Amino acid sequence: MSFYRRQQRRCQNAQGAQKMVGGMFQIGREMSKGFNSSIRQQLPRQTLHPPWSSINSVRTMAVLQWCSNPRDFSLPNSSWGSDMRRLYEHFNSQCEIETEAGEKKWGPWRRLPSYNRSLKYATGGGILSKVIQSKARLFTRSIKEKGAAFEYVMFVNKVEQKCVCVFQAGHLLEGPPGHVHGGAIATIIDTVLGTHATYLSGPVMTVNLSINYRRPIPLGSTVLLTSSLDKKEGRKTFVSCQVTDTEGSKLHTEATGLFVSVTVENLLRG
Ligand SMILES: CCCCCCCCCCCCCC(=O)SCCNC(=O)CCNC(=O)[C@H](O)C(C)(C)COP(=O)(O)OP(=O)(O)OC[C@H]1O[C@@H](n2cnc3c(N)ncnc32)[C@H](O)[C@@H]1OP(=O)(O)O
Repeated sequence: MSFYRRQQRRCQNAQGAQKMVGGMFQIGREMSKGFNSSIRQQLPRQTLHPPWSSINSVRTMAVLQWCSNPRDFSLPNSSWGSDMRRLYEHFNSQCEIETEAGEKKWGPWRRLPSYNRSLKYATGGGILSKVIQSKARLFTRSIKEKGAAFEYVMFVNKVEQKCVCVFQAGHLLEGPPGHVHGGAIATIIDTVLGTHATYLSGPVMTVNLSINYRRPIPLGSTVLLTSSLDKKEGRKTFVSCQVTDTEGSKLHTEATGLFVSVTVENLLRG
């Protein structure tokens, strides 16, 4: 079995995840290094070596889990409509490609897994116990009913320095009758730009988000968010995003975001 195939198997192996205990968090790779060193003594050894860690040559979200059965929210579920599935397949099929010799290898895109818990930081005290007891949930993944709110999957392209998100807006995101709330659109934009900036630069926080709403997004529809790197200047990562229909022809929203790199200490102390 090829190295690639072994890693893919590991990644898909739910049994590996089931051995882990407790909750989960997902953070940028550099951030996880800092955090890992600070809590290395406190965590069971296996939690520092999740099945995903070995495929993190992908400069992407490191996933450190101690959940008994974590749900990856970015995988297809029964609520996904045909547009959502079609675009998922389109990008997912470019995550692995077959060479002329019939070997599988990584393609230009990577799907980013997505979980509903991120670290609950607090000043001082034992971080680990606070993390495990925390009721914090990632905002966009906090509604359990499938298809009710934010259904989305993100893919990153390292060479093109792009990130795309296929987003299906559920009925709980209503703003104007029959259309998606502007705050919900801002939320998904911040999520995509923030994730992309983290992928490019490590841990960051949003310091500026500027949004132009051009056309309303019908509730229940699927749209495509495309995020591009504009420039990096010291601690600042400038990214921009367009929200279009699934064909990429109708522009719904456009936005720019400025993200500033922060240290783990920044995040811990607030
Ligand atoms: C994103 C994480 C993803 C994790 C995975 C989960 C997926 C979910 C993803 C969800 C993602 C959700 C993500 C979220 O929602 S993050 C939540 C919303 N954001 C915040 O709460 C951030 C609040 N702000 C701060 O805490 C501080 O400002 C930080 C710590 C970020 C920087 O304070 P610090 O004291 O350290 O640095 P500095 O003040 O010297 O600034 C540094 C440089 O930046 C320039 N500057 C600063 N502000 C602005 C501005 N408004 N316009 C233009 N420029 C600005 C500034 O002039 C300077 O430039 P220069 O003078 O050096 O040239």
